[in-house]
Amino acid sequence: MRAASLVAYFTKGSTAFLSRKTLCEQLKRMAHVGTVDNVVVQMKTDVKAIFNAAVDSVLPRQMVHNSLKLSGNVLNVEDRSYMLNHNVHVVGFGKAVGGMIRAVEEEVGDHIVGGVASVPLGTQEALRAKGRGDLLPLPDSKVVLMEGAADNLPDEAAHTAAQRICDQVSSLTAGDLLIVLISGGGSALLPAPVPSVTLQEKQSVTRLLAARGATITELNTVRKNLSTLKGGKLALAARPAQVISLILSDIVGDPLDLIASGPTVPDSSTPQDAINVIHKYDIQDDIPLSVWSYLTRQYQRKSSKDQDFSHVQNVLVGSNSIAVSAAKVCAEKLGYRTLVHSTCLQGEASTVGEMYATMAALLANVFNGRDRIIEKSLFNSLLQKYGVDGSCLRLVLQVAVEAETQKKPVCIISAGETTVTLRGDGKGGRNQEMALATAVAMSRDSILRYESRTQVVFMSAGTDGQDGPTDAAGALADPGQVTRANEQGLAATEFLENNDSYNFYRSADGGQGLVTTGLTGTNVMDIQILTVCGSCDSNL
Ligand SMILES: Nc1ncnc2c1ncn2[C@@H]1O[C@H](COP(=O)(O)OP(=O)(O)OP(=O)(O)O)[C@@H](O)[C@H]1O
Ligand SMILES: O=C(O)[C@H](O)CO
Repeated sequence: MRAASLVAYFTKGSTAFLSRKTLCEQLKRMAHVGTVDNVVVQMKTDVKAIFNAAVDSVLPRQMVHNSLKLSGNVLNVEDRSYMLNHNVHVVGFGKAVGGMIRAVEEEVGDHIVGGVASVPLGTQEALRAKGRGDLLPLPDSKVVLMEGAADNLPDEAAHTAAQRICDQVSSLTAGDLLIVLISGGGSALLPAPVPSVTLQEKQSVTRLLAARGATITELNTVRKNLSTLKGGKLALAARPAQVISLILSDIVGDPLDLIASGPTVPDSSTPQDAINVIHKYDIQDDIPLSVWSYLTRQYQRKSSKDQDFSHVQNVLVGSNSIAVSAAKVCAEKLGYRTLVHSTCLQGEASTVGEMYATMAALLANVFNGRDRIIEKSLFNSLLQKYGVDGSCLRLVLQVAVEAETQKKPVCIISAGETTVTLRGDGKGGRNQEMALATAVAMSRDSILRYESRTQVVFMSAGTDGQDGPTDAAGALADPGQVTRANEQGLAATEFLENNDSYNFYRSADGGQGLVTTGLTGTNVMDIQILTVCGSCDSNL
């Protein structure tokens, strides 16, 4: 039987996996009729299914429904209550806002008098094409959806949307209730630079910082200090209305003041903090003069901030921990012995990729008979070179040993957001870069390279469905990928050095390594899934 028909056999019907016996047994069956390639094909199908389960669990509509409780004309949100009287205004900005508006409409639609929201360019078309119109406002919605910020960069369209949002918010009166819907991507979708700085000038600072590998915390510290709406200023503009802000987190640790640059949350950062970030990345000579003089002027003024946010309720409606739990449930149903390694993965994407290759080797070594000298060296490398926590590594080893005994494959899941320091001028994103770095490192590892009885598949992808300025969500890696690409005349390391992971994956294996989901209508950072199959395929 050929690989393609095997995949069809095992994935027939979306609920097929629920009734399956353990994956191990199935892989053994496959081994009788197929080849190692078939096992890898099945593992790739599985990691995609695990990723999809994670994304499905964090679709925004349900999470907003969970946080709003309507009782007659009273809206209860956590410990606060609001009287509704055709006085609800809605604004939003972020990749998940379409579905958030839909849920608010379903809950309090009769009371909504107007609203405006800013979502990424192409959102409506992408979601309708997928049959996910339920993640968009109702057809007769009173909330105007505006699209902008192509490739996650603030542009004139997003600027216009931000102005409309500002106008809506500034016109509210004491009896009004403003519901603010916030999700990742919101910073680019709500550009409101201070008057002395142009949109292009502000954008150039963000671009320079992102290219040098600045973290989202650092980026948003600078953005907040150059904005008239970020850093709590939107909520202050809404006074005397009351404000409920529903926030879907896409930042490690769920810091409400940084998600979409915290437009409804008190800001503790100062212009000096922004200046420190600019110094740290040594871009003070490259940024526009207007930015530098604004920040230094503000710094010298030392004006104290208006910190009365008593009219505001900020509510976290969801985060990547929900997605990771759903991924774990799915992986277990598919027969994998599963461990969640982290929900706060950070660091340079290519270094994290090397870490995953080392972890794959550690797992493969267990499946191959546990050479203790190799194990110690891999363990120490993960601990010292990549800073992986020792107790976490012991858990990884324990899971591998149990999986080997139970004849199950292993699945290690993590989530978070890495950074990329751009060295070249290629096209890619942090997930594709991480996958390529994992593939390159795995191709150099003797355990993974020469031990064909252990199969490894790694995937990293963004839950928003867009990885950097590309149409892919992420990519899949396996130990043979680099050699196969080489035979096609593609030198993986050159693509990696040029930050050109997208073009590598587009060409290698006929583009099959690319994970393309289209915009998903949600955003809770990135997910990594490492699967290793050992003794299951010992019959091969
Ligand atoms: N050629 C490239 N290779 C690898 N990474 C790149 C490349 N070009 C841009 N990036 C990275 O892509 C990231 C931006 O990606 P993206 O637009 O998906 O942002 P995001 O962080 O997911 O957005 P948000 O959090 O606002 O929703 C930046 O960190 C940038 O360094
Ligand atoms: O919009 C942003 O600032 C990022 O997605 C982090 O929330």
